[in-house]
Amino acid sequence: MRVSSIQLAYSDDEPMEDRVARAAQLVRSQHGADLVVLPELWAPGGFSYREWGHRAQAVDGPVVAAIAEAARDIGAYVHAGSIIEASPEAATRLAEAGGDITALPELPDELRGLWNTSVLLDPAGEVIATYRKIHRFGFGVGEPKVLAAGDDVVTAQIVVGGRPVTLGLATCYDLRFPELFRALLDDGAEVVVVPAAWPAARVDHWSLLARARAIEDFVALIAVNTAGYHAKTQMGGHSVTLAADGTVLAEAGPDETILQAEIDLDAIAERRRSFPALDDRRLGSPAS
Ligand SMILES: NC(=O)CCC(=O)C(=O)O
Repeated sequence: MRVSSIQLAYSDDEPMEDRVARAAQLVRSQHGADLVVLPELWAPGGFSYREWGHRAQAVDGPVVAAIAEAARDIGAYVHAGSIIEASPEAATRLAEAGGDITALPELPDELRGLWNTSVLLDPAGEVIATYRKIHRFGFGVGEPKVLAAGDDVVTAQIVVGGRPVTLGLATCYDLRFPELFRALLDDGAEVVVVPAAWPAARVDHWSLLARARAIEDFVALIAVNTAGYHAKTQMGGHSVTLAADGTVLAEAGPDETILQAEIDLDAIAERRRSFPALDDRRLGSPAS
């Protein structure tokens, strides 16, 4: 499976519409890839909490539409990274608050109607899966303050060269929660896709945790981070594509980069056969 990871760099100076057009062109430049992946919240800004209310939209809104058109143009699956998803009710509340997400009334999670939602598109540009980030980053501010947490573990099937492949979906901070990756494994995931907006200050955690998740769950892992500086935060880059034994197939530096890697899908099952540590699970395994 030929994978292109778009490690996008952006700053506060770039209007969102320009960034969307630029990202769509970068997707188009990856003709020949089976799967193209963008980072977390690249359009609204990963740490631009105060702008999220102005930039929130529905899954069928303009950001996903622009990337869907690019997916269709190159006939590839595209993981569009994530957006701030707003329900119609939340969109109305935001309009009444002049787009200021911090001015919204405090609502219980189940009524908020705002999520950090990643979107997987097929080669016809149709949405085939969405995943609402389960673990919100911010310790009481940022995501947990303004967004609802997702509830569902999400896998999705794609077909590459006639072979079905099960993708598991996770987002950024989720990397710190190994139980999610075990749940994805138990739901059949062979490859896990992790878009992120992970700062440079903790990029060593990013690299280590990505590798640990691949090794412990015997999954290939596509971890796509953001680069650049926005909202007073230097982003970490260092996107990485890993084989199921933890071998680094491709790794970026800190700047905007498009990583291309080939994942050997048969090697995933072979790894599980030749080093069957998963058979020795005692706690929480589907067989126990
Ligand atoms: N956007 C995020 O989820 C950031 C996560 C992070 O910075 C960390 O886990 O450290």
